Amino acid sequence: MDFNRVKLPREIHSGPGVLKETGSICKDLKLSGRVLVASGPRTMKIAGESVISSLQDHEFDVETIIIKKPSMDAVEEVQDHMENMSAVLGVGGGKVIDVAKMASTRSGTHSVSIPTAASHDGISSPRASIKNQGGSVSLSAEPPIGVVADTQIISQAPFRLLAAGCGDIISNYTAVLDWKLAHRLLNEDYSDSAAALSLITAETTIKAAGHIKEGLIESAAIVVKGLISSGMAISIAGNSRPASGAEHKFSHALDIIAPEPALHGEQCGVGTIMMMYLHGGDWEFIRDTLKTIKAPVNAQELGIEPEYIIQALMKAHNIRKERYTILGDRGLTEAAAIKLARKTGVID
Ligand SMILES: NC(=O)C1=CN([C@@H]2O[C@H](COP(=O)(O)OP(=O)(O)OC[C@H]3O[C@@H](n4cnc5c(N)ncnc54)[C@H](OP(=O)(O)O)[C@@H]3O)[C@@H](O)[C@H]2O)C=CC1
Ligand SMILES: O=C(CO)COP(=O)(O)O
Ligand SMILES: [Zn+2]
Repeated sequence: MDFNRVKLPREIHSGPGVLKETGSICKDLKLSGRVLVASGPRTMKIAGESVISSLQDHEFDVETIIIKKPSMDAVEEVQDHMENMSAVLGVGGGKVIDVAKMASTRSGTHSVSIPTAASHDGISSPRASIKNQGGSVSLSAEPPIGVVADTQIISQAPFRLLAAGCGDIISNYTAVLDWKLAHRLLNEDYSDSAAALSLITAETTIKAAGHIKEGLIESAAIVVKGLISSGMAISIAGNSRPASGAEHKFSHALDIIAPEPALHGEQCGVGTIMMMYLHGGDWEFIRDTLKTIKAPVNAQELGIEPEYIIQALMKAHNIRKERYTILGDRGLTEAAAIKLARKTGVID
């Protein structure tokens, strides 16, 4: 018999200034001795250094590593540093947190997630998106043992990152539609509770769209809550189905095709507009909500040439092939892709 297993973080701390409590939170989590702080080139200065001093104040022996790409090479490099470490703390955007999560999973230790931006829903989830030569893979991982989300730091991140987080949450609408479709057509496992949580998260964020403003701690808190709750839906499902459908396939395709891709959540938001059109749903509502949040709604605002949008639409069905979506097994023809992108105003 198959048993259900839901993996969640043990403690989630959020609020302005909570970063300074990292050392004490790690003690409460029963971590001790040597720990590795993994961060990005910018985020090490923005938050990593405060994390290090808080850990040192609590007698941790700290080593550091800079992560530039969410690749398997980076995961292995972190793993190489993990001997005798009790945990790796990922301080930064989604890239850093995914690498920390995967390296801790493979080395049998813990990770702590310390987001510096509310840009993605991998903050607390048991999944890691790791880039490889063909694009990226979605891997099962141990969830972080703890989450420390400092809404003061997150509110001071470039607003574009917060708007991207909203795009990643709004994509739950089409992700759940795709999941339901796969359940009906292919009898794929489906969880009502995971889908309900995913949709409530998207609805709550949309209702708050008018309050999501640059530089406000309250706005950062709304989005952080949504991203963590989306991550919980992923935990309940045991996979990213409640938060990743055809709109994510489109974003993953852009990451491969576009010379300079936009942010993950920005691309997913634009993907949601188009995939909602294909589902016959209210795509204009998705577009208008993204506009209210000041997230990109078209190719120009993404900074991506229309030709790459069309190519990504045509390639998307081939990504994460096991995940059946509205794009079907054959995907879109060029003519259909152009029509879709024009009809939804993504290209002129
Ligand atoms: N595991 C999962 O379930 C999920 C994983 N993801 C993955 O997460 C990644 C997307 O995350 P995202 O955060 O958008 O991208 P990145 O982690 O690439 O971060 C984007 C940029 O923002 C910078 N940054 C972060 N915080 C701040 C700050 N406070 N101030 C200034 N700059 C800052 C980073 O700096 P620096 O250069 O220092 O890194 C980086 O240059 C993708 O790889 C995606 O696949 C997305 C959703 C879910
Ligand atoms: O980005 C994700 C959820 O928001 C995870 O997506 P994937 O499982 O497609 O990598
Ligand atoms: Zn996502």
